[in-house]
Amino acid sequence: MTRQSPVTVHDKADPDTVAIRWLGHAVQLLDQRRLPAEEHWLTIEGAAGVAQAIRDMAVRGAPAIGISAAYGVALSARCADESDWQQEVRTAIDQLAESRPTAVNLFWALQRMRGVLDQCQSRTDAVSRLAETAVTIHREDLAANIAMADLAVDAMELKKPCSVLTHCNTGALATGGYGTALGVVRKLHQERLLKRVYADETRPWLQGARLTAWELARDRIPVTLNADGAAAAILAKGDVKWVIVGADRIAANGDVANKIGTYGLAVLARHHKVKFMVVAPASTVDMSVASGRDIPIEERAGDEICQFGGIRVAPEKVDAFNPVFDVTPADLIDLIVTERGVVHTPEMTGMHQLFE
Ligand SMILES: CSC[C@@H](O)[C@@H](O)C(=O)COP(=O)(O)O
Repeated sequence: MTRQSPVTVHDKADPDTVAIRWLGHAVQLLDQRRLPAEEHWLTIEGAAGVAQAIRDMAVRGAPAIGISAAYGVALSARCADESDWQQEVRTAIDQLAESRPTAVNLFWALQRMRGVLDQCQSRTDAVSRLAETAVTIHREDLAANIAMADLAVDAMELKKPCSVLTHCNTGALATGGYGTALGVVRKLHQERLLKRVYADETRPWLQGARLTAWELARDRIPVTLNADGAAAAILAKGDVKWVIVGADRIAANGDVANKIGTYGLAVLARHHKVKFMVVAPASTVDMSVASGRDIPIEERAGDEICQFGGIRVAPEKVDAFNPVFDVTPADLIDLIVTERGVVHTPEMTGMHQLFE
């Protein structure tokens, strides 16, 4: 098969950071397990490799998982046998769906790819149409992030610069580019409305320390890293006016599943009268789940807590509980910003009009 030049899905509004590249015969993922020490790109030529990269968190962040999975489906058509291509692509979709349970963007992207597959007449047709659709999903995500940043900054109605606090990594690394909550931070910085962003380190995987701090420092956006346990003391000082986070799945009632620790942060924000905003594309909204209670929450190995940098820090044989997401109830959230518009919670004005 012919090799194509890389498709880089970004435009002028996008900063340098790109984490997913489509080569036509392969997808390249910036290995997020090795950041910030090393910028190492994985080149993956099949769906099984993409599923493994998602499971092992070489690529992570809800939108980035969906985009990578879409490229995985496109690769499965390239690798498929002429006689059994439809079944092979369906099997790849099922395999990708098993990779991580909470971020609904994965299932959203796979469903969209399956819809295209069902219309393909031949393997050649599938190879080109599935690749085109994956690139479209990638491009649309970047465009959604840029639109959300504009909507969010307008909705904040700031009269003067303020500081914000964020959790996990929601930037270019976690998305098709620019970022969701970090896209808002970028826009605030560009509009000279940002004093400083506090980044929770985000135990145990340290997305905040390893990824958010890296992205923001690269773009010269003033960032201060803090231990998760310091968030209460930071909010108590009064300088932070908004907590801004992303989401892995938003239920029909506005409950939000996001990185473990988000719920605690929302409780703290309410206590300190700090506004709480969730920024996520429409592909993160799951109207088929009535409330957060119905969202599957991933639990990962206890070793992620018992070890630090590969060195065991907990006693041998201690039990560890490692849910990697939690659910923030809608009534603790002030705004949910999507590219389709802003939902004011807890009244939920707009949610059904925007998403049904
Ligand atoms: C734009 S990313 C939004 C969420 O996916 C993000 O906040 C998050 O929880 C990521 O979790 P991760 O376990 O790193 O995939």
